Amino acid sequence: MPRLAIHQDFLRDLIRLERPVAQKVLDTLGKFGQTAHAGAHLEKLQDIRDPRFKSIRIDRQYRGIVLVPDSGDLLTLLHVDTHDEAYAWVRNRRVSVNMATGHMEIRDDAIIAETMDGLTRTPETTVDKLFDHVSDGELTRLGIDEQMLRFARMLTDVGMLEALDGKLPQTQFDVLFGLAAGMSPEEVWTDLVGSVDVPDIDPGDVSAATERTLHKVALVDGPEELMELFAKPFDRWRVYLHPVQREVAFRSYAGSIQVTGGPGTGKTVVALHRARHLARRGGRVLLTTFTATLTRSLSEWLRLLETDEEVLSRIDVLTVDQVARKLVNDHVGSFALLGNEEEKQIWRRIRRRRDLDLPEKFLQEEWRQVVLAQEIGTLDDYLKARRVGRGRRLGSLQRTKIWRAVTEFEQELAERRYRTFETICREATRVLGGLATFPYDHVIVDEAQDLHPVRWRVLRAAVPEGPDDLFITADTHQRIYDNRVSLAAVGIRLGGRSTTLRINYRTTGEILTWSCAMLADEKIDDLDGRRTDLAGCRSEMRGSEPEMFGAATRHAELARLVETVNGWIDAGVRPEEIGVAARSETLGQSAAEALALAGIGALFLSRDRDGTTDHVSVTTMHRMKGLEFRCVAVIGVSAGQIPADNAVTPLTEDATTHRNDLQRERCLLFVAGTRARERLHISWHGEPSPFLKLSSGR
Ligand SMILES: Nc1ncnc2c1ncn2[C@@H]1O[C@H](COP(=O)(O)OP(=O)(O)OP(=O)(O)O)[C@@H](O)[C@H]1O
Repeated sequence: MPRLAIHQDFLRDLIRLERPVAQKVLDTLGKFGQTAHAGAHLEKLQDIRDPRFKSIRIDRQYRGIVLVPDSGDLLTLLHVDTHDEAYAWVRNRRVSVNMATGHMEIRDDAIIAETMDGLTRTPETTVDKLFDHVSDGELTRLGIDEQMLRFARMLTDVGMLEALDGKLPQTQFDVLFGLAAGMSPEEVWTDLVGSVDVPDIDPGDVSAATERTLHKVALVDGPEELMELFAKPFDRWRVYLHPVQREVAFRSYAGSIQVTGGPGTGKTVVALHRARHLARRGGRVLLTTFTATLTRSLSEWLRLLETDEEVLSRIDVLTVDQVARKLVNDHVGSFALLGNEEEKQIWRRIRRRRDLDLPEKFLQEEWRQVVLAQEIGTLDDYLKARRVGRGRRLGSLQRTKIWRAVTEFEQELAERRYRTFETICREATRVLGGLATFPYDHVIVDEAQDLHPVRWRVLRAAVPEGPDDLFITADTHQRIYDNRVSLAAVGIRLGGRSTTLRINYRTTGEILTWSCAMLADEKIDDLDGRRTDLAGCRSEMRGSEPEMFGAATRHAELARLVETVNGWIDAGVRPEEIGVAARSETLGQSAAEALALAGIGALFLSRDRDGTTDHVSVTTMHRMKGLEFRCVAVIGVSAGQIPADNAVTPLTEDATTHRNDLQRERCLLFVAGTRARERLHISWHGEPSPFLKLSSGR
């Protein structure tokens, strides 16, 4: 009986098909998977370049394309489309084996030949070629074969390469794209190829190559597994992992490791696989992230990946605050949590009483970002403290006054048995220091870019320093709060252990390009203090350009939003696959009301409310972090709103903070845009945000 494998792209095709057609595909393949003579269902195709491709009939209109290697018993479903389209797809395609990775690759020979022909006929100019800086030997070592080498040598800009995305052998395309984006051959090797160990690659053995291509091809054991995969095409991350993702998730490390990568590159996916891997080995794992909403998604995803309750019982999925609160409750006793408003009032009173010439927001931030962040306990230490990123210079007299205010604030908290999230964490770290054993063997942190140093100290104290202690995934381009931390300063030593993921699996290339342009001129460091960029971050998917709409009034903008959302729903997108993001809660709530008035079920997601089925999710840009939707509308991208006037420190008051505030607002728009899988709608009323000039070329 032949074995069946499903190519990832086949699942992607399936998502696009109308439901009745998708159902027919499932029925056909169900029967196909059960039969001992699967070959009997396959039809030979005339006039195609590679006879190893066969077709399978879905109904009168639709056909599937199957790869049937000369040897071996593995059949791989590659593509599904209408008869003519499926035939057009397969006619000039050819399968081959990548000689560096041993993976199976597919290319469109005719388009490559045609493009090279065109380039040969273009008169030779003295323009530099795209890969002049890389030798033939290096390209070959990275798996570039003869045809692709000739092609690569003709290219003068990256656009010529991108124009053939989907038509070139995938890994070779990734390698060339990475090199064109400025990555070194070594970086390309580690970040895109992975440290493969394939001793003897037989270029003729497509069957063996297919079995190695686990990031693209999933082997299914039986009809049930096949149905399971088809039933949850968006959950294909459970099965398909890029070699680099696989390596990052399952390796052993001598100590803590940082995994960076742009949006949608699978950092969360890798964190989940890692959690399961370590728990299966018997370790006690804390899987933590920034907000409770995100921990709820992590728990759900984890249950898709692992069903063994015993393994699951070894993984705690909690926010750092939840861990800290429990520790303090259990070991110190109960306390009251100081609310935001109340905290402001205390600072306001202290400021007035002490006649301080500084805004209360400044005092609040000074306490959080300097005193708590650096664990400063005495005036002396505060006088000597470095105030990186705080901009405004303070003389000794001013520092002394601030210190008195801080001491008074902390005294008031202590007298009234009040705690803030930060002081709970500070206390929890002390508790952990006094325990006889560590609560966890491994800590995995997702969305680590926004954690405050006090939270990092809890994590550091929760796990013994040593092999596989902390596994940290972060994208500092998505930092949307003011917490800039250096891991070394909180006792986490990476010792150079850092990997970057480059392939985006969520967002179309068009949306990714638009969003990345938002941060093109920003200088951003990773958690280890090293400059990081989005070079080489690319998507395998293509779609339409983000839609931009400027309205005269807020009313007209919301009317257009209703129209857009209705259009998406009419096109078959389910309401829960749609997200709407606004900079302010007020605008978000108005949008939810406008949608509801138009008869569209919409929910405003707040701190305590997550999305539900049958509703469009409307929320703030901050709460969009970590979520994803097929279609996203980002509204109110107007001057004065993004950047939000009240969130940016005036340049005259403090130049550094001003710059940081602007960068954070850009990151916020970047985060909101990159939540979209297929469609992105950006709108504003009145003057557009100054940030839009760059990305839309306006
Ligand atoms: N190897 C893979 N194959 C298929 N889909 C994948 C793969 N890796 C990730 N994905 C999908 O890509 C999307 C983004 O993954 P994930 O949320 O892990 O990325 P991320 O890097 O954490 O994103 P962000 O930083 O933007 O929150 C998810 O829908 C996930 O299912």
